[in-house]
Amino acid sequence: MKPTVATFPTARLRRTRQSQALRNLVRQNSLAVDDLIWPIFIRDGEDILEPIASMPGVARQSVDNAVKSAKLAQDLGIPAICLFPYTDPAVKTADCAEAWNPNNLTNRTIRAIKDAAPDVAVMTDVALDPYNIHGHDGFVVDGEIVNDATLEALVKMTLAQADAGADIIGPSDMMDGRVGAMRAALESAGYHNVAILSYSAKYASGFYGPFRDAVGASGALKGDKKTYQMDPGNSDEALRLVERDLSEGADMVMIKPGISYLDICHRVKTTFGVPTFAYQVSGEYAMIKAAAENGWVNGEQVALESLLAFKRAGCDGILTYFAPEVAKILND
Ligand SMILES: NCc1[nH]cc(CCC(=O)O)c1CC(=O)O
Repeated sequence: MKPTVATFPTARLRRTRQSQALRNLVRQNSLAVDDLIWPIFIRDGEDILEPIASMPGVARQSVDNAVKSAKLAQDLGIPAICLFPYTDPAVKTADCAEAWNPNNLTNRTIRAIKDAAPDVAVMTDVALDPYNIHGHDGFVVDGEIVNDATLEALVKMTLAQADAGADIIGPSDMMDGRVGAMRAALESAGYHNVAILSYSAKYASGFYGPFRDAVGASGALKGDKKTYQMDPGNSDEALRLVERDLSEGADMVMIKPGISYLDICHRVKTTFGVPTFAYQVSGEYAMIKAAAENGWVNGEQVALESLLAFKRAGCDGILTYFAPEVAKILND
């Protein structure tokens, strides 16, 4: 589209900016509570809220507190909550068996949340890193992160989460073929309505640092994730990954991280027109919080502006640690 602009002074583009009423009237994009998915960190124990130093305002929560968060999400109108487990180093193994234990922390939390706050959709993370002694998202065999053997584990993990009542499965591991394997397993187990929101274009990013502290993966991880997560220099590959995941049965797709990858969000939405999400990751959250705490930016304004940017880029929603804070502002 080529905008028609008359010459000055026939056209004065400031006319539609002159009052709040006109600005509201011509605004193209807006952020709503409906757009938010709230990622939370869970851990074992009772009555625990353990602050995460690199993510001010975010804490690891025991199941009872996660349930309270889900009720808060329900009250605020946040449509979905996404669970990330902090796993005790003692349960991490090379075979990652805890990942598909029907009574692991994630699965117990899903049940508790579905029981207490049924209107909130529960999204999960499917990747082996919280359970892997090597800290990687896939099995490590002779130093290689192996693809096909990992798929079998991801399928078991998916089915255990679906059994527990998960509404949205979020494969975040970037193995090839996982969406197809998971979709086929869900269909044959009768879980026709369990949705997959695939982390389709997930980059090997420095912005995940605080998250890895939050889930206790930093210590275990040796090396980097560059053989499975994407090279930040690539964009066409993101479209191939999205197309592949859609053809394998993903219902929704995600780009991650967020702000540094808005071009990818825009290309994905304009190319495929499917439900598209971005993950405003831990490092993005930490940077905004840190600057706000120093008085260098207005934290509230910058949080809202950064989230609106995702909408403008074409995203339908955003995973963000700001979710409850921003929902309160939007509901005011
Ligand atoms: N499967 C791992 C996973 N799932 C979500 C995040 C990052 C989220 C964030 O930084 O907020 C990561 C980190 C990683 O790939 O190392």
